[in-house]
Amino acid sequence: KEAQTQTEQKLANVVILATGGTIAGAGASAANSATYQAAKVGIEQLIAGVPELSQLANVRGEQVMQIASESITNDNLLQLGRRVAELADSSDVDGIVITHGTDTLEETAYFLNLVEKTDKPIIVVGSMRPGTAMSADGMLNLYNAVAVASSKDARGKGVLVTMNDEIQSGRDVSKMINIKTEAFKSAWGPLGMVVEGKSYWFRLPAKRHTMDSEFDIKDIKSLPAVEIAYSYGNVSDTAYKALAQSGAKAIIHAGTGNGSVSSRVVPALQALRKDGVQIIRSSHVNAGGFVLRNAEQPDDKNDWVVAHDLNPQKARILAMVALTKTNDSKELQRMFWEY
Ligand SMILES: NC(=O)CC[C@H](N)C(=O)O
Repeated sequence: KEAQTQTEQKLANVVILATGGTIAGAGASAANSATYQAAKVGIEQLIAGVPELSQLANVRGEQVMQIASESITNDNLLQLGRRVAELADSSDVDGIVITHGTDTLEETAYFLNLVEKTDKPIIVVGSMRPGTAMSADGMLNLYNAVAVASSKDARGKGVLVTMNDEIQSGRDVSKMINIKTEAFKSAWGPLGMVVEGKSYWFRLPAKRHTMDSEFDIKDIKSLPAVEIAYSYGNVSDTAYKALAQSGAKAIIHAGTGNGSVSSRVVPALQALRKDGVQIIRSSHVNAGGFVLRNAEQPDDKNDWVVAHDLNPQKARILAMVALTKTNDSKELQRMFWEY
């Protein structure tokens, strides 16, 4: 009994914040890998489903919300971010895991990466199949998340994502396909692997995050409206104008190729910028964009910002956080290079 108490003392304390998603999903039959309801199973049942967690850490769970992540709001992000910060500040918490739907997991992970002032591991995890399906991936993904959250090696590496045995940077990772368990990729590769509860690291994030970030969830009262307009051949300026009219402080141009802008919408974007709306050029190319300043479009002349390698949905997250500090386009551009 004494030996058992000693092991318990040595184990890290990990809190799992549950938000819903497929990892908490349930289907009618084991053959339903794609047709099921997300956000059905509570955190206590998820933890009970992986008894091996208790060998990795002293784990406790909290149900923060129970939603499918396509419906996550800015208020949900702030609520989650504040709870993460409270836990990170508490001396009896060593690591935090967030279970999340995969549709917007990359947005939440990047948001937390920008605003949490801690070097304690924060791991965001989901699954592609519900726990009721054959070859469900949630159990192992959660086991891996707790393994990384309880390891000292994971400290100071920013917010991480454990899916498909890989440890990805929450900044870089994106959902690339919605039907395979090998769904989450980064254009720049994973940071490491987690195998049988042990982490193996290969590289470090180069962009500013967490402790080194100038943003702090504790200073953010609300997030400004930032919207995304999708571009394609024959695009019209209707959506851009409507988004601005509805109060968007910045519009992310989900552009083609190098964030290129159709000549059909250039005049509207120039006019919107003159009216005070920030225009941020991103790209919707499939394997990850890389938008270069003053290439394809004269950004200096137009006073536009480029999103660097951030996809439109991640560019939206950084723009919202950045606009809580500044509305200066040069400062915004600096932030897009640094984060
Ligand atoms: N695989 C998933 O988690 C997708 C389920 C749901 N659309 C969500 O994001 O919550």
